[in-house]
Amino acid sequence: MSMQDVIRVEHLSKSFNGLPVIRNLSLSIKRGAVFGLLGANGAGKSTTIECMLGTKKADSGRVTILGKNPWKERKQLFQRVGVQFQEAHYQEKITVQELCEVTQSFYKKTDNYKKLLEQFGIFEKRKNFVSELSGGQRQRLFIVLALIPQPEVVFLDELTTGLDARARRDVWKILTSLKKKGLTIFLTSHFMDEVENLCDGICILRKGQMVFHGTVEDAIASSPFDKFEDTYLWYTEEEMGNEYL
Ligand SMILES: Nc1ncnc2c1ncn2[C@@H]1O[C@H](COP(=O)(O)OP(=O)(O)OP(=O)(O)O)[C@@H](O)[C@H]1O
Repeated sequence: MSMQDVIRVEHLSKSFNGLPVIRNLSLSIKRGAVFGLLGANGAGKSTTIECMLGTKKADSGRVTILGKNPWKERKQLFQRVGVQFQEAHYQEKITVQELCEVTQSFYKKTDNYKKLLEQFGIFEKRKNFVSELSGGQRQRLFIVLALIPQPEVVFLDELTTGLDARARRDVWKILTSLKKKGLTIFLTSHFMDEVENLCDGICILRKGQMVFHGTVEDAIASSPFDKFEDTYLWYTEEEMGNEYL
């Protein structure tokens, strides 16, 4: 672990009703890196993110983001951190533009949301209610909301779920250019082509336990396969017997 670590997780654990969901998870991420947290449905990805941010309470462990403890210095820290949840919470009757403006009002320093809506191809939807957007359009809006504070770190849960092929490529391009400017990105994804394209480092979770931490290349090299998707499936299903068959 070094001074350059923008995110540091040490021995994080969390149980629900006595059932462990995250087991002694430790990882660190450097500035400007794209980090992918991978794992099957229910592996514990969203819970990990929520415990890191403090929206769920971890049972034990320590988290540092930009040198601060998000559980204690939440308000200061979140001026510098963007978050895209799988399902954002917003009131029923609010337009895209209003939601962007409300989001902007939470932050001291912000990016131009109209430019972001344009970049993400939903500018023409700005006067529509959020509830009128298609699934993919709403997903793109949630990424825009995460980027409005011009964050130094962004958490993107299920980055491009529901996006069409074009929109996914566009999102990758935008994130790659933000990364070049120093943005640190923590994402979860079920798409291994996306992970190969974007991630400098990955962690594979199986039932809340880290089964691999390193680069995509190292993961492939450590498995009997030469395709990353095969490697990923091998790591997530190994020793699971026929539970999923
Ligand atoms: N509030 C809760 N109470 C009880 N169990 C929970 C709660 N939240 C999550 N879990 C359980 O914790 C486990 C991990 O869930 P989590 O949402 O973190 O998985 P995930 O890896 O993000 O999955 P997905 O890919 O489906 O989004 C699941 O078994 C889930 O049922």
